[in-house]
Amino acid sequence: MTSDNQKRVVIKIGSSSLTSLSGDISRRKIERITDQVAELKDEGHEVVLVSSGAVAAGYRTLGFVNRPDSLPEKQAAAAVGQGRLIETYSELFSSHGYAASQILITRSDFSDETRYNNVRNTINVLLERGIVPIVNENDTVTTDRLRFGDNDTLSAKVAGLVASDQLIILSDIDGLYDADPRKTPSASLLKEVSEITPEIEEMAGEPGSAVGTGGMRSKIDAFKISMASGIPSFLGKSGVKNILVDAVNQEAKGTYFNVAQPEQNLDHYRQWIAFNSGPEGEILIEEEAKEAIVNDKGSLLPSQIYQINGNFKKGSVVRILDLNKNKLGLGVVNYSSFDLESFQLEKNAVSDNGEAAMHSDSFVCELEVAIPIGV
Ligand SMILES: Nc1ncnc2c1ncn2[C@@H]1O[C@H](COP(=O)(O)OP(=O)(O)O)[C@@H](O)[C@H]1O
Ligand SMILES: N[C@@H](CCC(=O)OP(=O)(O)O)C(=O)O
Repeated sequence: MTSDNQKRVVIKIGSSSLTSLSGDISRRKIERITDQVAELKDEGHEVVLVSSGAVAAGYRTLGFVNRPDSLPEKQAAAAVGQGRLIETYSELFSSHGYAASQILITRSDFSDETRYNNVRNTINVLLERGIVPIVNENDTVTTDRLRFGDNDTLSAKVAGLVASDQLIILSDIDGLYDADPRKTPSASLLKEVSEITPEIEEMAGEPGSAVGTGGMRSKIDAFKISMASGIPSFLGKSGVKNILVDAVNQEAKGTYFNVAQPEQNLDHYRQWIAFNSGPEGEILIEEEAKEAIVNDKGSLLPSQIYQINGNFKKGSVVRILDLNKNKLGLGVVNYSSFDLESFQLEKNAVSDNGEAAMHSDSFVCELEVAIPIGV
């Protein structure tokens, strides 16, 4: 898309915004969302929903009184609940003449660049055809180690993937407060944030409801990703009349996360490196090399490497660290860890003889993405 008046919007709905107080899926709450999404679509906007709620919609059927804690129990609950959730969305969207579709994603789908691009192509076709993509993590097949874990960061990654014009996260609270309002009732709402500073990060606490998972912390992580990707974002309270339509028009009550320096936005490739690739190794660099690599964006040479950790192939994404293990950034290597280790052996042998290092002109990698950005 899009014209000035018509936006591509990714909207994330948390479990607490889809379930009743007793924990059951609430058709009325979902209807409020589908009514507004239909209104946005009628106005020509493109909408991708990232919807939680699979575990919340399923656990009671399995006989649990509260949301289960163990991964297999949550996965079993999601297996029941995800179908129920999509069935409800489909019925409600079809009453407005729109079709819903289901996209279930795992972290490994996003760490593989080809599959990542495939998801984008699929969503683009669905949007072109007027269908509402409804994304959730594929809970039933994930393992603890390989999960997004929360749909907040997933929604920000999806927003970057589809080059969204706006990310809207709806929760059970009307924005970001300067302290956790449950602990500090006098906390005040921040209406605008243009940079996620360490002070902002400290404001965030744990989830507020029995069904939410990420809390404000994962929302802040999500906004770090969306802002670095150049996507203006909004956090507001679901259930408030017209919240989605008003948020798209910048008129809703909540917190607006603005993009301060659009020229520094990460392009698609660097977004993938920064937030999705999952680095496969580490390279510690010599102190003298830091300035040239970080500030002057120079290429890393074998002689500037102090240590290599992990097994990686040519073309892998690796973390570049200084000698104190501070993260400097991420790079895509031109050599495997095996090759680099053999360069290291040659370098040490050669320097014992006082001769010049071999492979002195072989470029190992450049710093593609500087830290700190979400890695
Ligand atoms: N600084 C803060 N500002 C606003 N809410 C906060 C803050 N710190 C913690 N929270 C809590 O985060 C909750 C929202 O996260 P969560 O329960 O995971 O919701 P969801 O299910 O919508 O993802 C709020 O209800 C609030 O209690
Ligand atoms: N994928 C899980 C949701 C995980 C999640 O982030 O939940 P929430 O904090 O309510 O947005 C589910 O559908 O139950």
